[in-house]
Amino acid sequence: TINELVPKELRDFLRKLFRRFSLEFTMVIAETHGGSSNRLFKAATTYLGGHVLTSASVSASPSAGSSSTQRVTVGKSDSARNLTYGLDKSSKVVDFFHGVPMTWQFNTESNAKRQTETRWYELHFNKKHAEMVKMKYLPYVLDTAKRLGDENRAVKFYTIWRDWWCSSAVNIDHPMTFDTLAMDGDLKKDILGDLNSFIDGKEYYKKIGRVWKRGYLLYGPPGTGKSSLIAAMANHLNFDIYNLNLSSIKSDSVLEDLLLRVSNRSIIVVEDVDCTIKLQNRGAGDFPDNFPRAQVSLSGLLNSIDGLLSCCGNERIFVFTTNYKDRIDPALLRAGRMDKHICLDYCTFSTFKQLAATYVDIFSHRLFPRIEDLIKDAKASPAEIAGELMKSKDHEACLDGLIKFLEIKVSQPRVSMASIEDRRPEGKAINKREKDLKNENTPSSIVFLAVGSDSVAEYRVKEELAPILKAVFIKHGNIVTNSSLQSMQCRSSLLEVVCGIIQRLQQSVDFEHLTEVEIESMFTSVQDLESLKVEVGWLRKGLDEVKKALPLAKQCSSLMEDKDKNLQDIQKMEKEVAGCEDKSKSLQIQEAKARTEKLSETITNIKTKLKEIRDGLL
Ligand SMILES: Nc1ncnc2c1ncn2[C@@H]1O[C@H](COP(=O)(O)OP(=O)(O)OP(=O)(O)O)[C@@H](O)[C@H]1O
Repeated sequence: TINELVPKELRDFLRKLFRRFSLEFTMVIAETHGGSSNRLFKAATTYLGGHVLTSASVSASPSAGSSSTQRVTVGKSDSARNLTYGLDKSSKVVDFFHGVPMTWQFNTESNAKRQTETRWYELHFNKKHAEMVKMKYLPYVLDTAKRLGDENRAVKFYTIWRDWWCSSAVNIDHPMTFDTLAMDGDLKKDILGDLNSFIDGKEYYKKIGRVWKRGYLLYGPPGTGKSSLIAAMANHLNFDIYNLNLSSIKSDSVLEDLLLRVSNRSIIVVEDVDCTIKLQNRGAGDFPDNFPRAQVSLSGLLNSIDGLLSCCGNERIFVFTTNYKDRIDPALLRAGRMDKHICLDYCTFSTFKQLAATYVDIFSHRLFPRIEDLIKDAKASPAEIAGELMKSKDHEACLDGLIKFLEIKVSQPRVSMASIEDRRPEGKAINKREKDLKNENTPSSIVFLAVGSDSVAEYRVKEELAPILKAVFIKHGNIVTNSSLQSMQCRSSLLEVVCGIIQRLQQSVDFEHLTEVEIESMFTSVQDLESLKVEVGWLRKGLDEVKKALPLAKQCSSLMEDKDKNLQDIQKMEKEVAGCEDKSKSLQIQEAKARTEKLSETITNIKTKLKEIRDGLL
């Protein structure tokens, strides 16, 4: 070979000479640079793996292309969504940037003694392009690598544990995307457009001097897709989700600490913001006393969204969800905090068609016109419709079942409490609409509770308990709104327990047949309800009073016996004195009558007291 023919000294001389006159320039990009890890090395790995070595991405970028790859490595790490590729040792790839060839070579050198491996890339190109490589190509490599890395990052879900983000965040594999999310087409386009312009808005936010963040408020009845939309957003943007459960945060400073530790490119979610906590500086009287009280203040929360603290992160999205928009403090809703308010509503025919296409692959059907007719008035959530569509694999049976379901929903008589505030501040007078409601006959076993003009919850209780439930809602609001049980069925059962206790108390007019044992078992039920976060503080208070009143109730029934006995005695004595003058007997009769009158008075007082206690319950 040439090596055998040409001496080494001559070979080295020729190599040096060749280099001096060569037009090739080489940049060495080592794994470490200046004593710390080299971002460009990492970017080159991602760029080459994701951009150059996959033909799909090569064709996606007309200005860049590749050829002559020799060996590539391939694998999948836990933190990545897809396979990742890399150049194998000593392999080369030529990347064409605006038609200019850039040759990358990956090198490694092992040090057996130290058991280390040094890794570096060599980037070869023509000297005349050095300026272009510096100014354009390397920034392009960095940007592309960032985009690819972001796209391929597995989305993680963080929750709070002991004032800290749980270190073992789970990868979210939520299948919900904007393709599978059923919603009005224009709204979907609008949301996607908003998200995309947010993501592309780095320069814009810098230019206008605002922190690169956005706030969304998602509101609407249960099951209309608020959580699903968050999952679709996270999947679309490849952002991690941080679930900020305000009720588990002990103070404003813990909140600050948590937010400082949220990574960039994340969605910070506060679900059910209206009912997780009572923010301390809200107007008193909006909530009952037993409502969970947070240590986080409203100002603490507002500061974390748009105070100085908010500058400590970029590309962040805050999402607040609620079933009751009108319960949220207006300070939270203003633009800059919640930039976009998105209403997720009951299923329309258009939403139904999307669900039918996704769930049962049907795009049109002879039963569609009937469904279109019913769905307008049914007020069914997408979750309910989806539930019906999943009941059978037979399309026809699914649609038939859905029609029956919608017919029932439409035909159910509704008790609309449109004008009733869910929680009435103490002492607020009952308005006319509520009075009408109280007088309405409710033959049905269903009670609907609504806030504003939207029906937001639907509970089913036994027919005989429906009027009691109505009265409970009117006086105490929706007492299960914070319950740890989520389904309407379970919540309805809790409401039945509450109504059952009240019914029993109401049946016993003067509590005369109530025993202490029975009252104790009612207390146990109330305790269970409280542990499930049902707001029954008022019922506990009522039971306390009933318990205290039990001796009075007993006294009342023995006084009534005394009174009856007196009356009988009086009758007897009056018969005995009839027709003869017996002064002492007449005196006895007068005394007995006076005693009876006194007894009547005491009994009336006790009964009034007992009635007050009973009426105080509802
Ligand atoms: N718009 C929708 N498109 C597709 N599926 C939906 C939609 N809305 C709800 N669903 C289905 O119903 C289920 C429950 O919906 P989701 O939890 O998103 O509702 P939500 O509005 O967050 O309810 P809540 O207010 O009770 O938290 C979802 O897992 C999804 O399968």
